[in-house]
Order: sequence, then C-alpha cells, then structure tokens
Amino acid sequence: MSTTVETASAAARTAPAAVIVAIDGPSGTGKSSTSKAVAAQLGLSYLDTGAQYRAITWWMLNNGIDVQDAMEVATAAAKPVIVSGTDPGAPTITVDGEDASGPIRTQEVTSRVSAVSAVPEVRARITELQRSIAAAAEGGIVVEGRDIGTTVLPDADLKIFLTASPEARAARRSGEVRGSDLAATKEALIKRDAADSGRKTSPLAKADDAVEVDTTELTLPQVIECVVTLVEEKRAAK
Ligand SMILES: Nc1ncnc2c1ncn2[C@@H]1O[C@H](COP(=O)(O)OP(=O)(O)O)[C@@H](O)[C@H]1O
Ligand SMILES: Nc1ccn([C@H]2C[C@H](O)[C@@H](COP(=O)(O)OP(=O)(O)O)O2)c(=O)n1
Repeated sequence: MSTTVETASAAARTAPAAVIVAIDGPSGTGKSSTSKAVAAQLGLSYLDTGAQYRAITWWMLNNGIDVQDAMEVATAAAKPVIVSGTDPGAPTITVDGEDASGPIRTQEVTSRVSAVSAVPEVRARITELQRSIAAAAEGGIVVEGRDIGTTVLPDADLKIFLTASPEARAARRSGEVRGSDLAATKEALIKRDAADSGRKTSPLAKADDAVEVDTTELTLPQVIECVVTLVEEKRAAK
C-alpha cells in the first residue's frame, strides 16, 4: 500500500505537469511550424485546428455543397467524419477514412475555407471535436488556430498570440510555392484575415490574457525558443 503511494508520488515528482497551450494568430505568423516544434521538443501532443476547417471545406466541395450558401453548409456540417492524429512528428487528418492532408492545402480549399468556417454549426461541431481531443491528451497538448484562447480552450495554461507584418507573412507564404506572385499572395492573405477577424462567431482574436509575440524580425528557431521558455515556466509553476 505504502509502496504504491510512494511510487505515485515519485512519478509526480519526475513527470512534467501536463500543460494545455493555445497558439493563435493570422496566416503566416508561424503557428504551425512553432506549435509542431514546441510540442515535439516538450513531448506534448499537437493539434492543427485549421486543418480541420480545411478538411470540412474539402468535403463540402467534394460533395456538391454550395459553400456560399450558409444554410446548405449548416445542414451538411454533421456529416463528414474528421479524425486528427496528434503526433507532432507526423500529424495526420482523415475525412471519412480518407487521407486528406494533401488535398486540404489546395488553392481552392484555401479560398473557400473562411466562408465555411464562419458558419456557426460548423464551428460548434469542430469546437466540440477539438475539446474532446484536448481532454484526451493526458500529457498535455499544443493547439493552434484562430479562436483557441478565446473560445475553444479559454482555461488553457498558456495562451500565445503570434503576429507579423503582412509583408513578412506574404513573403513566407509565397516562399512555400514556387513561382507564386508575392502581391497576389499578400492580397489573398489580407482578405482571408479580414474574413476570419470579421465573422460573428468566435472570430480571430487575441485573448486578453494571451502573450503577444511579434515574429516579423525573429527567425523560426527564435520563436520556438521563446515559446518553449514560456511553456517551461508554466510547467514549473504547476
Ligand atoms: N519567424 C519566421 N521566420 C521566417 N519564416 C518563418 C517564420 N515562422 C514561420 N516561417 C515559415 O513561414 C511559413 C508559414 O509558417 P506556418 O507555420 O505555416 O504559419 P501559420 O501556421 O501561422 O500559417 C512556413 O514556410 C514557415 O517555415
Ligand atoms: N481555430 C480556427 C482555425 C482555422 N480557422 C479557419 C480560418 C482560416 O483561414 C482557415 C485555415 O486555417 P489554417 O490555420 O490552415 O490557415 P493557414 O493558411 O495555415 O494560415 O481555417 C478557424 O476559423 N478557426
């Protein structure tokens, strides 16, 4: 009996406390790259919530749903089965059992995702899924998106809001696609940010208690180091 108690308390002394980290911000600020690296370095799970909104958008487009028709989108919102893998070293996403990780990154999905993700029934469904994934991550999790700190996980242990100038963000994004037009990338990115920030239901916003990190002049390793330090401080205080 006493051995069990001693073993349990020894484990509590050695295992780091589980932390829930919310990382939000607009497109191209470094959320995905930072979140994956931080989670991998600290042994946490990882969830890309943008991939889930992209996945439901991809399903709508494949199933003949008019994504400009909010009623049609709302009616279909419960149909696709979306499963996210939370290993930061190999994140996965399937829709109705099919690997969706490639097709969700097409230009067509990118240009439609803001309309679909503005529909309240879509947000309710995906938010519930995100909360259940976070609750199941026993060792802690880094969840990245637009409304994680404000709506999905308002009690997160640490909230980070990443920003960067539109110029830096557009340069990063267009650097990913060979031959892409920088001006057009910047215009599309600003348009998507405006749609995501302007929607009624849980818009892109910084939570009052989030730490804002401007990544414009920082390298990715510097941003990762900054967030790792913040997470370690929170863990130590738990
Ligand atoms: N601080 C940084 N400096 C330079 N490039 C960066 C930085 N952070 C991210 N990147 C690069 O910018 C691109 C977009 O980053 P990503 O993590 O996908 O952003 P987000 O998830 O916020 O849209 C990626 O190619 C990534 O490697
Ligand atoms: N928590 C979230 C995450 C993403 N979304 C929506 C709004 C975004 O424009 C799209 C795509 O998100 P994603 O993070 O993949 O976007 P990036 O192109 O990586 O910046 O999904 C959202 O509404 N709420």
